[in-house]
Amino acid sequence: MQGLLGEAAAAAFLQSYKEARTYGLRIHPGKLEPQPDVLRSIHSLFKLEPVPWCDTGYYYDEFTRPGRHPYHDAGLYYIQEPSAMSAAELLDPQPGETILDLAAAPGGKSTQIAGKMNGQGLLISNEIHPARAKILSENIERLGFANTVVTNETPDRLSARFPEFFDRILLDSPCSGEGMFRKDPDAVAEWSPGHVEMCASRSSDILRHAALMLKPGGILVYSTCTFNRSENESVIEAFTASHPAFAIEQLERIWPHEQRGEGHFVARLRKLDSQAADAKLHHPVSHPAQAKGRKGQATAPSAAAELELFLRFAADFAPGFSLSQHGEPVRFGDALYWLPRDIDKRFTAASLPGLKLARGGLHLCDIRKNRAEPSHALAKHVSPGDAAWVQSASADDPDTTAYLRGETIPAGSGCSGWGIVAVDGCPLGWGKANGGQIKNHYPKGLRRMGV
Ligand SMILES: C[S@@+](CC[C@H](N)C(=O)[O-])C[C@H]1O[C@@H](n2cnc3c(N)ncnc32)[C@H](O)[C@@H]1O
Repeated sequence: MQGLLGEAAAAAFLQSYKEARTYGLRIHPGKLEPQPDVLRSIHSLFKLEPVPWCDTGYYYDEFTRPGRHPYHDAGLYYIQEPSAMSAAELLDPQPGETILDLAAAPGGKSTQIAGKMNGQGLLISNEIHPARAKILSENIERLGFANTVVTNETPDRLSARFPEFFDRILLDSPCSGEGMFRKDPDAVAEWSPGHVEMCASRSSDILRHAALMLKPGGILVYSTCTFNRSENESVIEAFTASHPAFAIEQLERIWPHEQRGEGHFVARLRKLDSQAADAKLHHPVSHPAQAKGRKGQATAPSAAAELELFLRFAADFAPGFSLSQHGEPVRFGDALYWLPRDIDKRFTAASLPGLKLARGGLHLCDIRKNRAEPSHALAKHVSPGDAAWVQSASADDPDTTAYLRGETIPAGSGCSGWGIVAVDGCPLGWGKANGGQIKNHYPKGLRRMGV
């Protein structure tokens, strides 16, 4: 660190390890803009103070425990280390674009990107480890995003399938985690010079695949939560030397002795248009998965009948909800999904065969006994006014606690059949009202014990 920072700054850096770590959360603009009172109460409950580099990011007081509040279950915010909010800001995603988050679990940056896309365009959120892909998928669901597909793939399989496909790519690379030492003692235990070199070489390898998937003119953001040059500047220097079509637009570091946050490195690069001709020489023009679809091979099974059942459910119990026109129904066993499409319609159901998916867009329903049973993801995606009825209680109301525990709660007048149980007007999940009671459909795996 002395070599990197110089003597005086290194002393200040080391001193910062005697200070407390920072805690942050990012609010979900799509859910909170229509709920200004709830937003105000989040500010005062968790004593929020703005994070300078992210307009939806805030420091919170660690003793207020926002992760345990029913607002967290409602997907109103995502708990994220403040420095980690910088990478998606530099990526600068735009609504309508096609974006890849290549190393995405548990989903901090993916949920930030999806929030900025405002439901328009396609986000493919990828995670190589199956168990982590599941956690990523659950976080996408909790925050209610519909235009996000979660894949569980290796970078090389993705690059073979999606050449020059994305407008923007984020590679938040698996790194040695030096910037997390204050937050995570395991990162200290795992660190060694050999681990740093292994991470640097793995990052270079993943970057090569990211480069292949970016459209000419596209933006690539590479980030790590580590300090050493080997995994940061050296990786980027070697990459631009071997990929002359890429130009560095910005390099940023967040230091714990200079800013209120843990350590982070972010590099933003642009793939110049001159790459286009060169890249076309090396990659097939047509999309391999699309080509399969056109020949009529291995496409996803038709879901027209299941969609009809879903639309019947929606007409009765979610009359305000409408499906995005940029999508199509896809069935996985009994589950019906609305698969989001990119604007150029290159990503369709014909792109799916052979791709390992953890979430194929918005899970609409499961078909049971020739009926549509709504999915939890749909409850988290709909606006409260879309549902046939909403029963809302405050966060400290015993009914809210009982619902989150999986218990039956009393139904208000006007509740019949499927509807939404909410906290302060923000959906928590489905309930089914009958005879003055609401049967609980909050997923078993999410239910709280002993609160
Ligand atoms: C720094 S974490 C990502 C954090 C995430 N972007 C977020 O904001 O929540 C890096 C991820 O890369 C994954 N990973 C590990 N090896 C990988 C590889 N060879 N290719 C792609 N991803 C890998 C890890 O499982 C881990 O989830």
